[in-house]
Amino acid sequence: MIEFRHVSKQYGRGSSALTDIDLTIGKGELAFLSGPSGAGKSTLLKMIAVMERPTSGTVSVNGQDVGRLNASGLPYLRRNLGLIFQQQSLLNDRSVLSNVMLPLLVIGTAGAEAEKRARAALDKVGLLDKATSDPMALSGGEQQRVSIARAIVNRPQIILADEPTANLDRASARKVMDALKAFHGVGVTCVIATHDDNILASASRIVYLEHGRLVDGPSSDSLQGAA
Ligand SMILES: Nc1ncnc2c1ncn2[C@@H]1O[C@H](COP(=O)(O)OP(=O)(O)OP(=O)(O)O)[C@@H](O)[C@H]1O
Repeated sequence: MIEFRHVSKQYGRGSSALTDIDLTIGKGELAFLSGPSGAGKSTLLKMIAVMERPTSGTVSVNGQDVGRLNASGLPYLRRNLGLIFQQQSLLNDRSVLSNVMLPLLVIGTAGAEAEKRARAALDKVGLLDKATSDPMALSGGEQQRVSIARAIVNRPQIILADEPTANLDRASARKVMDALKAFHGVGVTCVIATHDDNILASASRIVYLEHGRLVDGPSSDSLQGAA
């Protein structure tokens, strides 16, 4: 379970990126973060992964106040998180398979086991046939699905994705979302930031932010007409 209690975040001396956020995302839930550009969606995701820490308030993951974790506690938390962030792009000097094996090799998994699990992860996102390809030879949607395979290869309990369908055409976006929903289907908690009305139209839970505050946004019912 992910809990925000009275969480505010200010970057430097700038205005508040998030203000007094109270939010609970249950275990196994699929929650979408939406709202205009600059509303604080990425900041909220980053605080769950402790890529940023709250200025005040508490963020807890499975009962643990992660904002207070020290450097030695972070790897343990992150092992339970699958992160799909734009900054974490694929390494172009390695094959697709090697990119997906990397998180396992980093934590000391033996090569043969890492390869087996990386192949299984690629299979889950429908890209086993691209294992030996160079990431640059893949379409944007395929690259994003490789990122998902890399994020889930550690079998995380929680997936955090920031605009996973940005810059993708509708068919590719659907494949990326289907891959994410499949993990939700086996009990993984997913928190996904998106502007994409097509995705939001079928969302069961939308957390809507505006100017760093939680507000009642458009419902998925009202988006169904727009999408
Ligand atoms: N590292 C940073 N340093 C200073 N200000 C930041 C930093 N990151 C974000 N901000 C500011 O915090 C606010 C929220 O940004 P954030 O990236 O969380 O919004 P967002 O909803 O994810 O936007 P987008 O949809 O454009 O990605 C913005 O005003 C942004 O300029």
